[in-house]
Amino acid sequence: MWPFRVDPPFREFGIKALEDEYDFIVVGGGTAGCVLARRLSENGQHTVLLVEQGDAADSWKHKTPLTSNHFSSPDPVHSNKFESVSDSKFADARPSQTWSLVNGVGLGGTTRINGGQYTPACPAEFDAWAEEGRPGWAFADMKPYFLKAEKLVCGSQVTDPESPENFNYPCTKVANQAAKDLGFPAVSDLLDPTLPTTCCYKMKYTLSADGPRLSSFRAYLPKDYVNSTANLHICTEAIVSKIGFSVGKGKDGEEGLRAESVEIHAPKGDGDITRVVKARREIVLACGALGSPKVLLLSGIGPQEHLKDMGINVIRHTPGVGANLHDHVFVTNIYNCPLPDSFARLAKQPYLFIAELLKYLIFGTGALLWTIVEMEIFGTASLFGSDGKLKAGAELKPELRPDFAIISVPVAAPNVPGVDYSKGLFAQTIALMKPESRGTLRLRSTNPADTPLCEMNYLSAPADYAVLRTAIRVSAHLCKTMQASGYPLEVAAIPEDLDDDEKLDVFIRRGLQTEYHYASTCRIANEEDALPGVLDASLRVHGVAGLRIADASVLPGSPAVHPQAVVYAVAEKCADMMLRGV
Ligand SMILES: Cc1cc2nc3c(=O)[nH]c(=O)nc-3n(C[C@H](O)[C@H](O)[C@H](O)COP(=O)(O)OP(=O)(O)OC[C@H]3O[C@@H](n4cnc5c(N)ncnc54)[C@H](O)[C@@H]3O)c2cc1C
Repeated sequence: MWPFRVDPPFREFGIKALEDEYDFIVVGGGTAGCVLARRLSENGQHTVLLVEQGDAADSWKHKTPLTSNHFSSPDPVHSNKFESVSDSKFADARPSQTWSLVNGVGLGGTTRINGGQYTPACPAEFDAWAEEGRPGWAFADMKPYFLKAEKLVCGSQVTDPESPENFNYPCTKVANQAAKDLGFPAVSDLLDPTLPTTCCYKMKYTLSADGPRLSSFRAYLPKDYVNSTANLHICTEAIVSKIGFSVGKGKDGEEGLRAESVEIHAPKGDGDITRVVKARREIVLACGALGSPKVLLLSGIGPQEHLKDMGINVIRHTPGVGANLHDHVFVTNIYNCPLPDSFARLAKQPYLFIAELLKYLIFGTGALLWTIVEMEIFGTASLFGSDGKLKAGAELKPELRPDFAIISVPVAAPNVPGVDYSKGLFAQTIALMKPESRGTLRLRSTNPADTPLCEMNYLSAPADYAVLRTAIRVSAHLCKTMQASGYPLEVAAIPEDLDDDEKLDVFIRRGLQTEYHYASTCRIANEEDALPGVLDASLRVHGVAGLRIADASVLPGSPAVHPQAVVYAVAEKCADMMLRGV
């Protein structure tokens, strides 16, 4: 990849140049929004407007994996970072009881800045969604959408878990071997419903064959497509502040509510302008799990008590909007390893960094194109004993849904007591994949540009502690196995006593981090569900015609894998349903 290639200009529309009406309006040009804009426009039969709050920037910095990744180079223009509501139940363990929440801004949304790890799906999870009353969401229904998206966002990547050449960092290569030795079968296709879900996975990435990041923007809306598609208008640096509704008789003759327009506010560019644009057919929200419920609330759809408190006219009392907020969370066990084996060598040995930089500038290859995470194990806690080992006779069935995941990384967070930063670093991030705890999202103010109030309520369910305790023990056992194989791993910051649940719980509370995988704030479920839903199985907002949602907010629960692949598949399915009118 030649990093400084100059692409042709991208065809964008200022707010003044927009039509008064489009067939479809897509709100939010992130992960799901770019999929929807592409699929709804590509048959040329419908006019489509995509409105995105951020910009369309796509420089070498945004394409290069290392410089676009939030973890190695945070980008304040393309990420929205704000603090959650403080949670006093963590007061015994940490000085700050809030979490910094982050989501991407600009075309491509969070796929502009995310870790790029692509873990397609847990097939059994979708079968469960369908069995719980969501027709059309069984794995057999969803698989074609996963494959369609994967072709665009992962290119032709092949990951062979058995091939040691697939690892750039020796420490993760050893971890991969230790996982296999401990009975985690190496799985290269997470979409194969016959394979065990407690497994060891060599990561795929949202990168193109020659190295650059494939955000949803770069994969689905490349410039030549956008510039040659007259029926697609993309308006950036414009925020949708609310949806407009009409009340009248629908096609079925029933009196009801219909979403008919969006109010768009563009604070920059041609001046501070607000316009109302109508949708002839449908509006689809794709503003993310923290953005779509906010737009519904600002539009008067949500829990009526909250809307009244905010002085917003109640259009429809829908208690599920902003309820059920949850997230994958993790804690980290840190070790020291030999410096040459870890990513830290680039920081500690400047001549190496300069060599890698030159390699990148001259040939477009090298470490700046590598992603940091190389392998992950997934597991179901009930299969493991208190020693972190698989129980004798444990059956690794494909029907089981993993509730924890452990990622091996050749880096560690800074300033952790006990860690020797002059040496190489190796860490295991130990994540809760099926949390039972639920939080809420509410409006902070009626200003559409304001961030929402998010009460994360992490670890309010005791079951979440139990899974994390088991996963920490599995991680420690894995690292002991690496040591036993002769690998010089030194303990740096792990729990003092793995057998003491109370001490483990303090370790968990102290080190708990968000994985930024927010979900379910507008879930697909009945309104009467114990965790009340917002959408029917066609992703239509209950009680409102002409309005769907397709993004991470719709997920009935956190997926057992990283979410972006699932969001892509949801968006593919939504576009398909919209085009078929179902
Ligand atoms: C730092 C980080 C790392 C991550 N790493 C991974 C990973 O490695 N693998 C993985 O699978 N997942 C990862 N995730 C999670 C994953 O990227 C997200 O779950 C997914 O991309 C969310 O997609 P979305 O379509 O729901 O929302 P987004 O992609 O966030 O899109 C929402 C878009 O809507 C726009 N918007 C919001 N409100 C409005 C409005 N009112 N008007 C107009 N536009 C609006 C926003 O600007 C944004 O562009 C990571 C997340 C973060 C934050």
